[in-house]
Amino acid sequence: MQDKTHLVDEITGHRRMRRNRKADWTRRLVQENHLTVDDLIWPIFLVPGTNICEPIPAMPGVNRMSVDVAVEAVREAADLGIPAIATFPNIEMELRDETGSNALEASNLINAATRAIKKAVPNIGVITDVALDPFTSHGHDGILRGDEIVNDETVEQVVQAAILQAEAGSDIIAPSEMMDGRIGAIRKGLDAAGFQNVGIMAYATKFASGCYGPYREAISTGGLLKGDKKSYYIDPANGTEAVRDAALDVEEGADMLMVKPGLPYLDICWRLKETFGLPTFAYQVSGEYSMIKAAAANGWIDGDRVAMETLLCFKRAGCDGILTYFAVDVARKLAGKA
Ligand SMILES: NCc1[nH]cc(CCC(=O)O)c1CC(=O)O
Repeated sequence: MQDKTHLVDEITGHRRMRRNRKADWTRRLVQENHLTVDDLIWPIFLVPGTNICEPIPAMPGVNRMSVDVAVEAVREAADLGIPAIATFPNIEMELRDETGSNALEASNLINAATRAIKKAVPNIGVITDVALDPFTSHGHDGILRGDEIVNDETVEQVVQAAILQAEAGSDIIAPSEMMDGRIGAIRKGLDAAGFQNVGIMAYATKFASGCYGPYREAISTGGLLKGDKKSYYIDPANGTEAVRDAALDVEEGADMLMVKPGLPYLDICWRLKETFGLPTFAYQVSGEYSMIKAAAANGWIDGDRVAMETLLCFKRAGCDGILTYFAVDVARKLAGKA
C-alpha cells in the first residue's frame, strides 16, 4: 500500500494553503478585506407625529420613527461613526394621490426630517430618495397614466422634488425610480438651482426583485401596488443590460453608483466597480435583512455572524459601502459596544 502522506505531497508539492490559516494571527495578517464603520449607510423609516417609535413586524429590530425620535437615533448613529443615513417616509394615506404631489411640498415629511437632522446632527450625511412611491396612491415610483408609468413627466417631477430636498439640506440625492434620463436631468436641475455641491448616488441597477416586500410594509405601499415594476426596474436575469444602464448614469453625471438588492447581485457590484471605478454601494434590502432575522429567530443560523459575513462579502465584491438595516448593530459591534 502506498504511503498516504506521500500521496498528498505528490499532488500539492510544497503548496500548503492551510499554513496561512493555521492561527488567528496568520489569518488576521493575510485578511484581504475589512468591514469598518466607514462602510455603513443606515436606512431609516419616518412617520408623521411626535414621540413615535413603532416596530415593523416584517423587519424585527427596525422601527418607524417620528422626526424627533429619528433625530435622537441619528445622533447615536453619528456618535458610533456611521457616515450617512438614508431616509424613507411613510406618508399619511390622505396625502397620497395619483401623481405623488406631496413630493413637491417643501415641508413634507422627508424634507422636515432632513431639516431637523441636519440641524441637530450636522456632521452626518443625509441621503434622500426622490422616487414617488411613498407619495402615490398606486405605489408606483412614477406618474401613472392609464397603465403606463410615464417617463419624462416623472423625471420633471423628480427633478423638482430633488431641488426641494437639496433646499432642505440633503447632501446626496439618490433617485431609485429608474426612469430614463433622470440622472442628467437632476444634475442640471440641481446646478441651475445653485446646488452644485449636492451629489447624486444613482440607484444605477435596481432590479425587479421579490426582496422588497418588508420595505413595502414599512412605508405602507404593499397593499396599494397595482401590477408590478417590471416596466422600469431591470430583469434579474440581465447583467450586461445592467452595466449598460449604469454607463448611462455615469455619463449623465452620477457621483456614486448603487446596486440593489445586494447579495444576489454581487456579480453586478463587481462588474460596475471594475468597469467604471466610481464609488460603488450595495443596498442590502429589506427582504435580505428579514431573511437573516427570520432564520436566526428560528435558531437555524447565527444571525449576527451571518450579517457580518454578508457585509464583508460586499467589500470583497468591490463595494465601497453598504446600505444596511444592520448598520447600527454592526457599528456597535465594531466599536466593541455589543
Ligand atoms: N423606490 C422604491 C424603493 N425604495 C426603496 C426600496 C426597497 C428597499 C428595501 O427593500 O429595503 C424600494 C423598492 C420598491 O418598493 O419597489
